[in-house]
Order: sequence, then structure tokens, then C-alpha cells
Amino acid sequence: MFDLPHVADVARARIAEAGLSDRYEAVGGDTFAAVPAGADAYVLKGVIHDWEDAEALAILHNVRAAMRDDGRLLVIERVLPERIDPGDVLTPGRFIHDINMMLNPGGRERTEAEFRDLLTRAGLRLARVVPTPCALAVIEADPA
Ligand SMILES: C[S@@+](CC[C@H](N)C(=O)[O-])C[C@H]1O[C@@H](n2cnc3c(N)ncnc32)[C@H](O)[C@@H]1O
Repeated sequence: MFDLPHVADVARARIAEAGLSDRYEAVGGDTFAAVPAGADAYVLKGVIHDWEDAEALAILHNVRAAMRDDGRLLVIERVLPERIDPGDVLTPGRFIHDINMMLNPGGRERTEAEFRDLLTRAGLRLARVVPTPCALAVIEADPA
């Protein structure tokens, strides 16, 4: 996992306590500076929705710069529908999260078109959106 240095320190201690240090590494850093290079896949879960477009784009640019040409990026987030469907029981919750993101970290939830636009601007291609049984979807991207 990759997170701010003080978060990675806590994770490293928990990983050691669980006896998993030979299988799992915690790396501290700043996604706005750089992320570790050359991984098979990068997973950003609940990260992009913390930020407005300029910061989200900066993170995605850094991931693209670190990725191999055959690498994959998996963005795990709520995907807002283009239109509110009163018959969809998940829709109100998704929009409540959008307001929560705006008020708390200062970010936002996004539609598939908005994710595609951000990824494209970062030199990535949205390959597919895989729904899951919960409110989150997996947005798979590869280098453009
Ligand atoms: C909403 S949490 C998501 C955490 C985890 N992926 C999850 O889904 O539970 C956002 C994470 O981004 C980390 N973070 C915030 N700014 C960061 C930065 N500049 N560099 C690295 N990590 C950062 C926070 O410490 C936090 O753990």
C-alpha cells in the first residue's frame, strides 16, 4: 500500500503484527510528488473522489508517469448516473456521497463521462467500468 508517511508507518506496524511483512509492503510518500514506478497494477480506491479535478488530474498524471506501458490502473469509486432515476434505490445514496465529498474533503463523485475525461487528460484510456454488488464500481484504465 502507498499512503502518507505517517499512515504508512502505522500500516507497517499492523502488517508486522499480523506476520505479513514478507507478503505486504507499506510505502510512504506523497501522491502529488510521485508514486512507486513499474507496478503491474495501481489501485486508487476512494482517492480520486477526495479531490477536485485539478488535484485528481495531478494524481492521475503521476500514476501514468509511474506505469509501465502494459500496466493497469483500477479506480474504485461510486459512479454517478448521468440522470437521476427515481426507481434506482442506490441513486440517492450516491448523490448524498457527492455532497459529503464536497463538504468534507472538498472533492466530488463523478459520472463515467467525467472519469473518462479525467483519465484521457492524464494520458490514460478508460477500458471498462465493472459494477460490483455494492455501490462501488471498478473503473479499469490503461495507458492511451
Ligand atoms: C479516503 S482515504 C481512502 C483510503 C483507502 N484507499 C480506502 O479506501 O479505505 C484517502 C487516503 O489518501 C491518503 N492521502 C491523502 N493525501 C495523500 C497524499 N498527498 N499522498 C498519499 N496519500 C494521501 C490519506 O491518508 C487516506 O488514507
